[in-house]
Amino acid sequence: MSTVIRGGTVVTHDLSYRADVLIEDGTITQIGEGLTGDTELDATGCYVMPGGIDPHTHLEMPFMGTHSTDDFDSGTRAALAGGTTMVVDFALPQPGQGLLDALKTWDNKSARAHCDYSFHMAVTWWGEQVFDEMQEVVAKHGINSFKHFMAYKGSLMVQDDEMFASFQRLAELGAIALVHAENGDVVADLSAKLLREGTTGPEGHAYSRPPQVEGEAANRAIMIADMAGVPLYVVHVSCEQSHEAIRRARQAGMRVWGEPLIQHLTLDEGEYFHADWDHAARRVMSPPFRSKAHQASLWAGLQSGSLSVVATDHCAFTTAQKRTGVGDFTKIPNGTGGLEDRLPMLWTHGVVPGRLTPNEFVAVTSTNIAKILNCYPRKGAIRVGSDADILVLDPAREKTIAATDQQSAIDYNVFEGQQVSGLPRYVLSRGRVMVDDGTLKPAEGHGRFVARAPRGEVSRALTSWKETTRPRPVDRAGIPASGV
Ligand SMILES: NC(=O)NCCC(=O)O
Ligand SMILES: [Zn+2]
Ligand SMILES: [Zn+2]
Repeated sequence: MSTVIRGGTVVTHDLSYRADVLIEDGTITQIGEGLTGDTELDATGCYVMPGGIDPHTHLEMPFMGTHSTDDFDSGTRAALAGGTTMVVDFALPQPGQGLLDALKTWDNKSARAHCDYSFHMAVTWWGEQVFDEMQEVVAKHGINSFKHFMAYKGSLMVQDDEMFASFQRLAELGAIALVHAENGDVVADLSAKLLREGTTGPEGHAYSRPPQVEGEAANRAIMIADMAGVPLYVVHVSCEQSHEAIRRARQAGMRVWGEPLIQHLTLDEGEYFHADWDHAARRVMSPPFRSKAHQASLWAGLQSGSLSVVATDHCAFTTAQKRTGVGDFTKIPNGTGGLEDRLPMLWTHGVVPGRLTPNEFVAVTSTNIAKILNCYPRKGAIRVGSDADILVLDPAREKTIAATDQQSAIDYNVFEGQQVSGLPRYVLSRGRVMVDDGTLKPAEGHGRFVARAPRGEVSRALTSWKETTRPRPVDRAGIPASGV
């Protein structure tokens, strides 16, 4: 049973060219002119791209006394409806819980996935058990990326000594470190002060997390990672201060990547001052939305290559869940949705006005993260031998974003009313047509776990570099190294 995508323009991170794509048994087997297959999909006028990879989702995440509402069913339906064919979620051990134990929970949840997925492991506490289990998580479970929260004091936050120990362990194992970079101590203090002084509404969330808390933490994580000799990926970069730290580190040769979110690129801090409490609370996430000047910095980072990936941090709570925080903004569950909207929003605000080329669009939505997470070219590529995870993007197809039409299970959409173009005509997941002429054809349980080996190219290079430049004792004739 073969499928051919005919008449489109193949767009990869480095090339655009007219070609048909032949798919057999879930894999791309030929790319060229005049191909035929059992099923033919007409891509005339469309771009044939690697499906999106969203490396930052929290599906059914236990957080702030509740669970995020989108699970692996609704979350991956939303992904596919918007052209994303792989998500990477976070396995999150409770304090004191083993990593392997937490992984079982995520394995169970993900059985419902409609598209392929992988996991990052979160390091939420530190001890011998975590140190020991990291080895098995990497070697047996195909997870090569570990997340550290520098915020959420009293729940997920880890201290610098724990982070340094974890980063050193990751360097040994050939894995990479991820950080949520915000100074959790300062956030906790500022929050308490704001509440004491009478700021209880959602605007307090933004005031309690100024760009400085993010810039300071990003810089600290970068320096700790450099000393530990581990590559670092900074999630949800929202402001110039953390972007500047990443830019500076990259210019100094450090192995650091930055990930802005589609929300921070397109929505600003004005949302928190909306007269309607629900409107503002629905947009509470960490870090908060920023000013237009910060947005300009993020776009420039994508254009210049100092920022590498656009994600969503999809962590969706209903209005009823958000209302837990009426009278105290620190109790509003942190998180917003975006899985279905990431690609159309980035196309509309990135490619259409000329901020990004179509090739750059592919790079930041798919190929770069596949390389960083060491699953390229199986994912993130239109190449012979790659999984047939393909988005046929129709630049002429348009819609107005509305919660009433979305796959997400929540009752609103932070992009409500936005007019977007660049919608999927077809989306294929390992060759199976999941969006057919714009209509989602869900297949619960179709998704498979994508194992990712350690010691990717950047990890190997950094290990060699750290060995080349490591401190060495000076050999002084006649003077013993240890005391007499
Ligand atoms: N970002 C956010 O507000 N919620 C999800 C958890 C996290 O990534 O910090
Ligand atoms: Zn975070
Ligand atoms: Zn997150």
